[in-house]
Amino acid sequence: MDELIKAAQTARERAYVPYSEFKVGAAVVAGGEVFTGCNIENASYGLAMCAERVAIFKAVAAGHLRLDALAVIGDTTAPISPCGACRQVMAEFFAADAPVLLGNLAGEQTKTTVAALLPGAFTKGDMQK
Ligand SMILES: O=c1ccn([C@H]2C[C@H](O)[C@@H](CO)O2)c(=O)[nH]1
Ligand SMILES: [Zn+2]
Repeated sequence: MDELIKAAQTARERAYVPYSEFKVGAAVVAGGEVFTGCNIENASYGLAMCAERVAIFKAVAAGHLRLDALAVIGDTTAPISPCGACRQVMAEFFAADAPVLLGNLAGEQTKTTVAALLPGAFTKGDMQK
């Protein structure tokens, strides 16, 4: 898991954040491979994309529909807290008990799960046909 936080930290350096100046990095494990992401902002502020979703969507675009683990890192006082949109996207592609490692540059880490980050997530199984 330390390796995954390291991968996220390296990806964080590539964040494109001229507006917030808040760099975030993420790394996903899927099929034994690591997919990394950084946050990418836009002059139209609302179009900013979080590091977590960049990493998740890269893994999905490479053909992985079931992702195994996620690490996220930011320069926060406590380990970073993913936004609601990213939590919902995590619920789509990770098992409820999949490990999520949250960290900061001070070296603090919290290990949690997708279900703990979004209890009662709306998922495919909630739709009756
Ligand atoms: O978990 C988080 C929280 C924030 N951000 C990004 C979005 C935006 O670019 C900047 C400030 O919100 O940080 C992420 O990438 N991941
Ligand atoms: Zn987010």
